[in-house]
Amino acid sequence: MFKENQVKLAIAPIGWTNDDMPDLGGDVTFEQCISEMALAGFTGSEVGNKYPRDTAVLKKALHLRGLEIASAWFSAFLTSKPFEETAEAFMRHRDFLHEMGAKVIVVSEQGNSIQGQMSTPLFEEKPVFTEEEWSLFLDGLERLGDLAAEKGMKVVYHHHMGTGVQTTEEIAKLMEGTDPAKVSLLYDTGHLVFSGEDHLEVLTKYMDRIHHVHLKDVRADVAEKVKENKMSFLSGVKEGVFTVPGDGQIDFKPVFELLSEAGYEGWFVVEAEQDPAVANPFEYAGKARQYIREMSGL
Ligand SMILES: O=C1C[C@@H](O)[C@H](O)[C@@H](O)C1=O
Ligand SMILES: [Co+2]
Repeated sequence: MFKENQVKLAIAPIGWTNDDMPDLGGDVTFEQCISEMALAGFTGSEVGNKYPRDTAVLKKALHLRGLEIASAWFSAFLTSKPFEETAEAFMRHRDFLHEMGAKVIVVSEQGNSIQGQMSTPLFEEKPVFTEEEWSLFLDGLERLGDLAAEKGMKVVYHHHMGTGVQTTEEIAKLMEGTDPAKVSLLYDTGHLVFSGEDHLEVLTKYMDRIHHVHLKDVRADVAEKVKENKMSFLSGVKEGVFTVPGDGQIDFKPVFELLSEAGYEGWFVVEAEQDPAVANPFEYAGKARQYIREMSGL
C-alpha cells in the first residue's frame, strides 16, 4: 500500500506518562518509555515533559534506540494574549525542534480551551470563538507559519476536543481562512470520532493540507458515557475513551488507503493516552504496531 520510505512510524510518550495529567505514569522513567517504544518497533517519538531539553543528551538517548523526533505540541494563546508572547515561546520551541531534525510543529490554540480542566463538561462548555477571536487566531496562526518557514518547517494545526477548533465547521473555517503555504493540518482520528465528526470526509476534503497524522482510537461505550454524564475531557481520558488503533471503534483500513492513494509523506504517530496502570503502554504499543502492519503493510 505505502511505498518504501513514504511514511515513518512514531509513538507519543503520552501512553507512558500523560503531560495533561502528570499523575498518570508519574513513576515511568524517560529511559523506560523510549526503550519500550523502540522495542515495540517504532522509529520516532514526539516529546514529553520527561525528555531532556539538552538536544545533545536527547539525541544520544534517542540515537541509541534508533529513534527520531517527529514533532512536539505547542500551546498558542493567540486569542487571549498579545501575539508577541506566543511568538517568543513559539520560536524557542521551533528552534529546539529544528535542532532535533523535526520538519513540522504541532500547534493548538489554548486560549479559552477547556481541555485541561478536570470538571468542565466537554460537550456543553467547549469554547466557540467570536468573530474577533477568529480573526486574531487566523492572523496569528499565519504569522506562526511565517516563523516556521524561516527554518524550512511547517505549522500543523491540531484540531482538538474542548477547543475552538473541534468540529468539521470549525476546521473548515480554519482551512478557508488561512493560506495553505503557511498553515497545514494535523489529522487526529481520535479527536474527530470522539467529537462525532465524519473523519473520512475531513481526511478527503483536506488531504492536500494534511502534513502530520495522529493515530488514536476511541472506545465507543466510554465516549457515550462521557456525553451522557457530562464529563470533562480529562475524566474521559482517565475513564479510557482513547486507545491504540485496532482496539476501539475506528476501522483504520480506509484511513490508510486514502492516505496512501494521495501520496501522503511524513509521520504517523500512534497517540493513545490512557491510564498506564490499567493499559500497559508497552503491551499496547505492541498491539498498535501489529495492527498497523496488518492494515497497511507498514
Ligand atoms: O496531540 C495530543 C496532545 C495531548 O496533549 C492531547 O491532549 C491529546 O489528546 C492529543 O491529541
Ligand atoms: Co493528537
